[in-house]
Amino acid sequence: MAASRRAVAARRERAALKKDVAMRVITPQQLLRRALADPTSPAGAMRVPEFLTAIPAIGEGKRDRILHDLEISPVKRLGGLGSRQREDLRRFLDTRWPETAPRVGRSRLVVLAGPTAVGKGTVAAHIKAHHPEILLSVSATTRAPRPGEVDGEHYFFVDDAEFDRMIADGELLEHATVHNAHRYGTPRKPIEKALSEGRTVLLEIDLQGARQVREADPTATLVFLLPPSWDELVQRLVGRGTEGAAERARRLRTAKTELASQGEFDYRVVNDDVARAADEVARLAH
Ligand SMILES: Nc1ncnc2c1ncn2[C@@H]1O[C@H](COP(=O)(O)OP(=O)(O)OP(=O)(O)O)[C@@H](O)[C@H]1O
Ligand SMILES: Nc1nc2c(ncn2[C@@H]2O[C@H](COP(=O)(O)O)[C@@H](O)[C@H]2O)c(=O)[nH]1
Repeated sequence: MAASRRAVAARRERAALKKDVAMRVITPQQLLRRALADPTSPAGAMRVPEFLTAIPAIGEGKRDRILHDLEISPVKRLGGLGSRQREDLRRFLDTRWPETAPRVGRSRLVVLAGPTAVGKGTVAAHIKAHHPEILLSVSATTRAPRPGEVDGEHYFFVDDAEFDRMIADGELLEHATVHNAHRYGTPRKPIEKALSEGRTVLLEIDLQGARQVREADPTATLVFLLPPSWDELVQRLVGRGTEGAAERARRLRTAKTELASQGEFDYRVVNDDVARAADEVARLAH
């Protein structure tokens, strides 16, 4: 009986440690150091696959590839790693997730998503202009610049090969093909730097990206921007005049399914007026 109570308590402690890594209260390297310093501790008793999936951005597929590449059995516990395996795991973490200071102060990672033409770009630009304390992330994309768009300011314009390289090197926090056309992704480094300095970061991305961010960082705040009505959304898309009739029809079909997903978000903001909606999003970010 006492033994089973101890086992339950140990499981709880391991779950708390995993949550600390996921919430960036401690770094994966700190957890590994604790495990190696005391193999009989809850950290030491954690199995390597459990440890890996606690790290934001590692899902089951990536976990299995890492175990295979590092030649570590899935039943191995952190405290039971051999010296070569420890070194390989340490080196791997330092290369892929350089140890950054844990998140400080009231910094937040905020995602703004919503259907096509609801005004995400317009609201994000208003926040950038009126709330300089919030960093608006600059995405990488494979689409060509539009007139007036500046590389490094509106987007990092890259070709397919460079986008593939960024994915392979783990440089993107999330990425997706949007509107069945071009690829877009959020560079990880500037975000981690800003968050570690206590700044809030705003990502203006699509629904697929928002879901990936939630998986990578469960503490992220997800905001869904809504149109005042369906007719107004159609009006905005038509009024913008940047898509032909076939593309507009396709985007509106996607918009219907996106609107049905609004319940996945932490907050919903109606974009009835740009300044009002932007201020509401900025308040949620503080
Ligand atoms: N509150 C608003 N009232 C009226 N028009 C608006 C409002 N917000 C944005 N718009 C207009 O709606 C159109 C679509 O806005 P925007 O391009 O910012 O949408 P988006 O959500 O970023 O679209 P996409 O996802 O397709 O890139 C633009 O013409 C913009 O000026
Ligand atoms: N998943 C991601 N989606 C992104 C990112 N950056 C922008 N976007 C979304 O793409 C569409 C189209 O943008 P446009 O500038 O070509 O009109 C828009 O809905 C954005 O929200 C990103 O890094 N990841």
